[in-house]
Amino acid sequence: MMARMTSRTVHIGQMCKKNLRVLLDMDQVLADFELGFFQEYRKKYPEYPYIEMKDRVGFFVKDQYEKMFSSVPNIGNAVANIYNAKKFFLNLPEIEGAVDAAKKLAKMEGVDVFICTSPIEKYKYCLPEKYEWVHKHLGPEWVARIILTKDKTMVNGHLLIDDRVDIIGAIERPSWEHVVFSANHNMKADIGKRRRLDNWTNGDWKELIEDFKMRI
Ligand SMILES: O=c1ccn([C@@H]2O[C@H](COP(=O)(O)O)[C@@H](O)[C@H]2O)c(=O)[nH]1
Ligand SMILES: [Mg+2]
Repeated sequence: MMARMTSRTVHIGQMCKKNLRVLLDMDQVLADFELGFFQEYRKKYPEYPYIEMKDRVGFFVKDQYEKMFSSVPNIGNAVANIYNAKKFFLNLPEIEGAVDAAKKLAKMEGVDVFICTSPIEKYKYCLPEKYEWVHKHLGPEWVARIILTKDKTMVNGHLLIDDRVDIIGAIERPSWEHVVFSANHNMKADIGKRRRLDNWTNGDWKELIEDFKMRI
C-alpha cells in the first residue's frame, strides 16, 4: 500500500520522519519590547524616574517600576500608557539578527516555524500591529504562521523559544520544551534545567535546532 505523503512528513521506507515544529515567541525574541518601551518612556516622560535596561528584573515592566518608584504617583499608568499606545507594537525594533535567523530557520529542511505570541490585555492596537509587524519585517507569507494565544501550553510544538520564564496554562506538561531566550529581565531568574539561547547572532540557534531535530 502506498504511504500517504503530506508536506509535513517525510517517509523513508517504513520510517516516518516528522518535521520539528518550532514556536518562536514574538516580544523580546523577535521584536524588542524592552528597548521600544525604554525609548518611548524616556521620550514621553523625561521628568520621570526610570530603570536602566540592564537593571530590568522580572517579566512585567510595570511591576518593577511600581515597586521601585512607589512614591511617584501614577507611575504604573505612565508605564502602561507607553505599551497601550497606538503604533507601540508596530514600531518595535527587531531583536538583532532575529529576522534573518527566522527566515533561515524556516528554510531548513525538516523544520516548521510558527510565531507564538500573547496579546496584551488592552488588545485594540496590539493585535493588528503584531500582524503588521510580522508582515513588514518577515513578509506576507509569515502572517499565516502567527498563533495568538494567552495560553501557550495549548499549542502543540516540539520547541518553544521564549523569554518569559513562567509559562503556565491549562496543560501541565505542554508538548514543547521551553528554551529560554535571554533578556535582561530573566538573567537572574532560576530556569532550572532549561536551556538558554542568548541571541540570534552567534549561530548557536543552528546547533540548538539540529539537536532538537535528532530527538524527535
Ligand atoms: O512588561 C510587560 C511585558 C510584556 N507584556 C505583554 O505580555 C505579553 C507577553 O507576550 P509574549 O508572547 O510572552 O512575549 C505581550 O502581550 C506583552 O505585550 C506586558 O504586558 N508587560
Ligand atoms: Mg516574549
